[in-house]
Amino acid sequence: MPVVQPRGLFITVEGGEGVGKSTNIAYLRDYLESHGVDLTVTREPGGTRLGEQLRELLVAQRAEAMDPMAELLIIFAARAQHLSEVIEPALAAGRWVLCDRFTDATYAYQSGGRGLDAARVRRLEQLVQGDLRPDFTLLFDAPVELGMARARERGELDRFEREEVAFFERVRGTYLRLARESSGRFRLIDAGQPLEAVREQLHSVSRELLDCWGVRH
Ligand SMILES: Nc1ncnc2c1ncn2[C@@H]1O[C@H](COP(=O)(O)OP(=O)(O)O)[C@@H](O)[C@H]1O
Ligand SMILES: Cc1cn([C@H]2C[C@H](O)[C@@H](COP(=O)(O)OP(=O)(O)O)O2)c(=O)[nH]c1=O
Repeated sequence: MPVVQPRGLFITVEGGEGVGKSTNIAYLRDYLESHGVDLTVTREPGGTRLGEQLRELLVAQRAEAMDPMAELLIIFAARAQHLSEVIEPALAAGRWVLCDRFTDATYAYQSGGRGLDAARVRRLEQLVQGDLRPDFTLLFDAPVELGMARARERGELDRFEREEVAFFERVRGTYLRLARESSGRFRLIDAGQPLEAVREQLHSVSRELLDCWGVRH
């Protein structure tokens, strides 16, 4: 009998600017790998050569305004390449995928932030992803001003980071609504706490992920 390889877990990490996603993804990676997980860590927009080129187009300052629909289509173009080149093959091979941002970010930024109709995002989600959705989503949540202050300390601000506070309040509100609507998939991390306390929360989520994997195997 052929052995059927169980698909890996698809985990996404979401949140506003400067909430600590990058810092804690590095930590989660070490933790999960030290527990024997075969892990692919990647990000959006990006994760492939084409995707990283599209990311440059998206984050760079430009003289003219980018049309929100053009922005949306570039994000999904990068996502299509990322899915076929990286995410799908890894999951099919039984690897876990830990992705810094995915389609919840599109609902939060392009629909919540920019005001595009969520139905448009949903149509593209269906077209590009079919039935594929993350198994788990870790939402790092912190007050907008706190995240923006941390992002400012990091240095030069990109095209998104230069948006006004009201934009990021809409982004945060949309993320929190998504988390309420899909509470089975989302795990809320209070990212306003000191790093040590954030890590305690990550330990508890990681143990849950490892248990879930144990059941699947
Ligand atoms: N819980 C925390 N407490 C204090 N500073 C933090 C915390 N989490 C992250 N930082 C710092 O805030 C800045 C932004 O974090 P980063 O991981 O780059 O955020 P993101 O990837 O979400 O934009 C970094 O300088 C990081 O060291
Ligand atoms: C994936 C995704 C990202 N973005 C934006 C949010 C971020 O400002 C920007 C770059 O992502 P990222 O590097 O994760 O942001 P951060 O500065 O918090 O580390 O792309 C969208 O607007 N829509 C999307 O679907």
